[in-house]
Order: sequence, then C-alpha cells, then structure tokens
Amino acid sequence: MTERDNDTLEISRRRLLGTVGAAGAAGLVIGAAGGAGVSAAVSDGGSGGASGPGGAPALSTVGATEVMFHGKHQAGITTPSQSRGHLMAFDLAPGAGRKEAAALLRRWSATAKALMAGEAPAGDTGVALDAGPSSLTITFGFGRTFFDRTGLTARRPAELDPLPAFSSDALDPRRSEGDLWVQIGADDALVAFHALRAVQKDAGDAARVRWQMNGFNRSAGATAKPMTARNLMGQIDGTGNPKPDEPDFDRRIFVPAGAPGGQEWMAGGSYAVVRRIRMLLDDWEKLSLEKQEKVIGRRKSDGAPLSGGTETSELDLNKLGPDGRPVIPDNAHARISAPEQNGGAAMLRRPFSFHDGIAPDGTPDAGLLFICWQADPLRGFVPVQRKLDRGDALSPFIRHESSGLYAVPGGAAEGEYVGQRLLEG
Ligand SMILES: C=CC1=C(C)c2cc3[nH]c(cc4nc(cc5[nH]c(cc1n2)c(C)c5CCC(=O)O)C(CCC(=O)O)=C4C)c(C)c3C=C
Ligand SMILES: [Fe+2]
Repeated sequence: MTERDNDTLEISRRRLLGTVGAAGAAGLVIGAAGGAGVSAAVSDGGSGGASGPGGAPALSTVGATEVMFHGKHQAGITTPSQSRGHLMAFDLAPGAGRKEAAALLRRWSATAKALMAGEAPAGDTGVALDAGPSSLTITFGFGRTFFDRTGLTARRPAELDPLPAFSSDALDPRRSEGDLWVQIGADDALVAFHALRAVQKDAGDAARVRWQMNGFNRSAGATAKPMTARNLMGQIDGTGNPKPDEPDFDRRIFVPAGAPGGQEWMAGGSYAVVRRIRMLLDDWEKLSLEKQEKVIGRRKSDGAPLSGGTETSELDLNKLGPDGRPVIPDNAHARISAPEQNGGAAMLRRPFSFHDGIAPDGTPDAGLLFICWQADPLRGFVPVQRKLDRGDALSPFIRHESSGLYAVPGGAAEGEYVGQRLLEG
C-alpha cells in the first residue's frame, strides 16, 4: 500500500488484482467524495487463492482500505463513517503534566500510524491479524481541563469555553468531558477493539480512562452503492451535512491558519462536540409513520423532504398542505436545524449508534453517539442546539445524557506527532 497525505485518494495497484467488488467499490467512491485520504489494495493471491504476498491472508477491499495518518487534518473527520466506533476520554494521572502528555501523544501517534497502516506492533495480541487496516482511524483531541493540568492555560482556545446549559440536558458528569479524547473508527470490529486496547495500554501511568463508549453503523459494503446511514429510529441521518466539495466546507469545519486572536496550533484542526443521546425508543415506536415523519420533516423510507422530491432535494419550508399548514411542520427537526434557519450555522455530523443493553427500567439503553465537527462551536452546535432546545418535535423522544467538547488539532506532518505544535510550541 502506498502512504499518501490524507487529503488525497490513492488506490495502490501494487496488490490490486482482479475487479473491485460492489462492497469495495462503494467504499472507494465514498472515500473520494469525502476527501479522506484512502489507499486500497486488494489481494486474492493471484489465482483466486486464500493468501496474499508473503502468505498473508487475502483481503477484500473493505479489509485492505487504508486511511492515511499524516495530512493537513486528522483522519476520522471527513473519512467516510466506519461500521464500528469507540470513544474514550482520559484524565491525566495525578502528577502527570506537560512532559508526560507530550510523551503520551508521541506514543499514541506512533501507534495510530502503525495500526492505521495495518501493521502489528512487536509482541502484539494478534486480535486484528488477517483483517488489514479496515479503514481504521484514530483521532485525538484535548478537553478544556487539559490546559490547566499541563500549564498551558494561556494557549487554551476560547472555543473550548464550556457549552451553555440546555433545558433538556440530563448530563452525567462522569461520562462527560475529560482531559483527552480519542475517537476510533474501523470497518472491522476486531480492528477497532485492537486499537482501543492499544490506545489504553499506551496511556500507561500517564492517563486513566475517564469514560468509554462503543458505537456502530451499517456494515461497510452492505449496500451495493453508497447510501446515507440510518439511525436506530430508522431515519436516514446525515443528508443535510455540508459536503467537502462545497466552497465554504473548509471554513465551516476547519480552523484556518492565521485567524486573528486564534491559537495557531489549532490551524487545520476542528472542534468536536460529543453527546451520548439516548433514544426513548419505546415511546418513538408507538408513533404512527405519519407522525414520525412530521417529527423530522422528511420521509422515513428514502429521507426525502415532506415538501417533495428525493433525498437530496432542498426542503421547501414555505410549502403549505391542503389544510393550509406547512407540510414541514414549524417544530420539525430538519426545519429547526437547517442552516438557513440558524444564520448559516452548520456542522458536520458523524455519529455512531449505540446499544448498551437493557436499562433497569426495561427500556433499551440505545441511541446516538452524536459527534459533530465545526471550526467554532459558537457558529455550529451551540446556536442549533439552543433552537432545538426551545421546541424541537424530536425532544420528547431523546435525552442528552453526556457531553464533551474537544479541540482536535490539525493532522501531524511526516515526522511529527499529533499536538506537537501545542506541546512543544
Ligand atoms: C445540535 C445539533 C443536533 C442534534 C443534537 C441532533 C440530534 C439528532 N438528530 C437526529 C436525526 C436527524 N437529524 C437530521 C438533520 C439535522 N440535525 C442537525 C443537528 C442536530 N441533530 C442538523 C444540523 C441537521 C441538518 C439540517 C439540514 O441541513 O437541513 C435529520 C434529517 C436528515 C439529515 O439531514 O441528516 C435526521 C433524521 C436524531 C435522531 C438526533 C438525536 C438522537
Ligand atoms: Fe439531527
């Protein structure tokens, strides 16, 4: 596989034998559209056999797809959603400061680079053997408290100021915030788990796990062509996301270099708002299909706006029904959260679903690990959530149970580790 900057798409032909199957083709197309650096190699051993070069097991495109570690932005932001995800927050251990944090980020970066390339470290457990890189991404961020703990308060970005309280919040502080945040995504469950263990072991005495959450999306390659994912309410979720080929995408999602009053070490970075949002599925599933669609303002079957068209048609917020009322109701989630209703506020939503079994009250402990990316939370998540908090038809069916806000620095250049410009600048 060829290593490339993660803003470019490279399909290595070194081991590309035969035709890319439907699943693989889907993955590659999404990778290109998403602007994520992806390299894919497919091996069938040259004769349709079961082994690749050096006797390594053959890989499908799903297994062989590699997302590059180095690049302008960290991987895992514009990378197409993976089918497995793990989120972890760490607190620095008592006595650990800037020096220990820098050593930890150096270790984590080396591990991320190796695992994302499908390499197994010496003495490895073997959990991820045979599966290839499987689009593994490992993304690192800093929480507000990190800066005091490391004596870097003066370099804390204003964007990390605490989010306002929202009336519908039911937040558990033990599952919120944290000094450091790690997002892991992969198209193979074993590859994702392997990375989770490696990251945790690397933390050593420097940091302790504060909370950890597990998520999933539809399996890579399950659909013949790329499709927007569905959430556990059954809705197509992600349609309105800004697209990387739109002219203002970078400005909305990534911190520019040289921003007046900004923190230069965040150039190319982004801010992640992370919320564990429980879905009250027993209540939701009692609603008729018609009522469910009015809650969102889109059709459940294909995600098309209730004003007509297909999934990608613009919402016609002025269209009235035969009863003289807006066909997309005033409190519909898609209406309230639309950028044009929020002074252009936009974010890139890249969630995972979660299911943590059955709660003591017998209801499913399931919902959305909502992760959204923006250049500034005050021009992304905050205004939209303020508005949703005041009258979203979806609110009675969801509960925000935890919250985190993290500064995710730009990608590491070759020879650099993630966060080096902060920790050694
Ligand atoms: C504050 C931000 C948002 C939260 C929190 C949120 C929770 C949430 N959303 C859904 C389901 C859907 N959301 C959809 C659209 C949508 N949602 C937000 C923001 C938040 N959602 C935005 C900015 C948008 C896009 C609006 C637009 O551009 O028109 C949709 C419609 C399809 C789509 O565009 O993705 C669905 C469905 C759930 C289930 C949920 C909490 C669990
Ligand atoms: Fe939403």
